[in-house]
Amino acid sequence: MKNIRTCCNIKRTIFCLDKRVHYNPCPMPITDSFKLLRVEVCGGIASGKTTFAALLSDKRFNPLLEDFRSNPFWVAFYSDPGKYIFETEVSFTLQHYHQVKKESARGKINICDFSFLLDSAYANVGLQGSQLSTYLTVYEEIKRELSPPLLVIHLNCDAETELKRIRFRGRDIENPITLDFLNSLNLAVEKEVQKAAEETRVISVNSAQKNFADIDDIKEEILNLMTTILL
Ligand SMILES: Nc1ncnc2c1ncn2[C@@H]1O[C@H](COP(=O)(O)OP(=O)(O)OP(=O)(O)O)[C@@H](O)[C@H]1O
Repeated sequence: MKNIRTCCNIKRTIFCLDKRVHYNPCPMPITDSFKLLRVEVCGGIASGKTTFAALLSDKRFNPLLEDFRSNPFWVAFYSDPGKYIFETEVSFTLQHYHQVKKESARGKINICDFSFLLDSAYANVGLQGSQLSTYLTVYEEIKRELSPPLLVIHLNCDAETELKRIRFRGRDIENPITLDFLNSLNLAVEKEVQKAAEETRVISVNSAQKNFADIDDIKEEILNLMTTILL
């Protein structure tokens, strides 16, 4: 109850946390996990994941930021998503899996600016038939090996705002991204987050109204929230 109130305070004062604030007890006690501890920041393209994860750097939290440019298929994917989606989705998912295993700091909670839920959402939007089932076999194997995240932070941002941010940041590769694609991906993310909420704690944050990069005291508020929930 105390934690729920903490979320609500944050909602009023700083964050505009969505009305849909989920707070589920974690089925796995944190101290039981010998595995690498992680929080996944999840949301559509340009919803603010990297900025958010990077804010949370202190002696307890270690931002784990993806290097999407090193994915060998990222550029080809946006030139013709239908043609290159299978290798793109399998490789992004494996890249994230590898990064969690290789770069997580022990003794800290790792804050990932990527999420297996988002990977699965991309796959569900773009793959079908045997390619989708092959992808899901890999995905399930990864989920079996890695413990669920301690917490999922879902950044909710509408597609129009995402598209404006994508145009503003001006990565040429992302020029073909359409409003339709962003809407489909957001819907798929929403579904994944709802499923995940059955086994993992989820906080939903409206990231359309606030630009995390502009808020000086947001870091303190978030760190307090995370401390209350996780430590
Ligand atoms: N599974 C994936 N399939 C295809 N593209 C992906 C995948 N994961 C990441 N990307 C691409 O990599 C780039 C970075 O994506 P990501 O959503 O992680 O961060 P971002 O776009 O910088 O947004 P944010 O502002 O939320 O940090 C985007 O072009 C995105 O579409």
